[in-house]
Amino acid sequence: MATSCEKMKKIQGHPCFGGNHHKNGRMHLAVAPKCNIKCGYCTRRHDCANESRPGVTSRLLSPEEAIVRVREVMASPVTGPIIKVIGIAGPGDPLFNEETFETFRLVDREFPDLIKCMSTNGLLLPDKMPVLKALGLHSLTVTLNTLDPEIGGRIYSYVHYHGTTYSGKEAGEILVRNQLEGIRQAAELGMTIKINTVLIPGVNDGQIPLISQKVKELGAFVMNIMPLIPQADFAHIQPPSAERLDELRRDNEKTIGQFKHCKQCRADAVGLIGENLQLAVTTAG
Ligand SMILES: C[S@@+](CC[C@H](N)C(=O)[O-])C[C@H]1O[C@@H](n2cnc3c(N)ncnc32)[C@H](O)[C@@H]1O
Ligand code: SF4
Repeated sequence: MATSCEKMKKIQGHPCFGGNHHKNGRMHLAVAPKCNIKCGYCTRRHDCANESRPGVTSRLLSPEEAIVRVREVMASPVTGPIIKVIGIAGPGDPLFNEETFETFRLVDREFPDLIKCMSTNGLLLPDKMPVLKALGLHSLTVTLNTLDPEIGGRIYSYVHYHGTTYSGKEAGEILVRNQLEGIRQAAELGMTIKINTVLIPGVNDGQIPLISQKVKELGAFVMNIMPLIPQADFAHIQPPSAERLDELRRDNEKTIGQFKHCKQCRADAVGLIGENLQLAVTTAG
């Protein structure tokens, strides 16, 4: 694992962890289609070129196609100089797709200086931690929406784990236990951890201070409270106002640093945060 000096240098290059987001960009590779849980707010769709939100991608890539895209992007005078991070964030859950690990291996072989980053629901973190360690994963984002298994049962309609499908409180218990254990292990290995918490008004508001306290204790680096985009089972829920989001971020800043530049990117975003150059790259390729 990296020394603390190397680690700091890498954080400074990572736009989604508070690094210079006006200068440093990231490339998301949409190689992970399957998911092992169902969040009430999630809709995953393809071929939505003009839609920018998590879970959306124009086209799934195989690991071999992904490395070709990385070569193109790194060779381009527009994107090459700014891309510092290769992220895998879906459109499903990266840890539930072997293609994720194969893609990181291919990237590491040709571009060892690019920061490897992944976003996960955390269910398989304890199982996959040895693989992540061997890959030299630097940055890990875990979506943690509650510490309370009962509330988990309302947010997740099911959790599929080791061949069995769970629902209700039992699903919440397995997921929360693995998320917390995974975060603890990742921090012990020196990974830089961001916690995504989707603020679902009326469902998990009261959990936010408990989550920020717990993840700080476990060694997370920064928290990203994200507003609910109302869709799927949660289409009827009113999203939080910008004022409410600011207020929560301000309150929890005292406990753990808050990331405020998140633009809730697509699973295939390329470029600076808030910008998506993926169409230009696709057409050029
Ligand atoms: C598509 S996920 C990919 C990684 C992984 N499957 C996960 O859920 O952490 C990226 C992030 O977007 C969030 N997200 C997905 N749908 C959302 C929605 N409707 N509103 C707000 N955040 C959402 C997820 O909770 C997660 O933090
Ligand atoms: S874990 Fe991620 S991909 Fe899976 S259902 Fe939840 S938001 Fe969607």
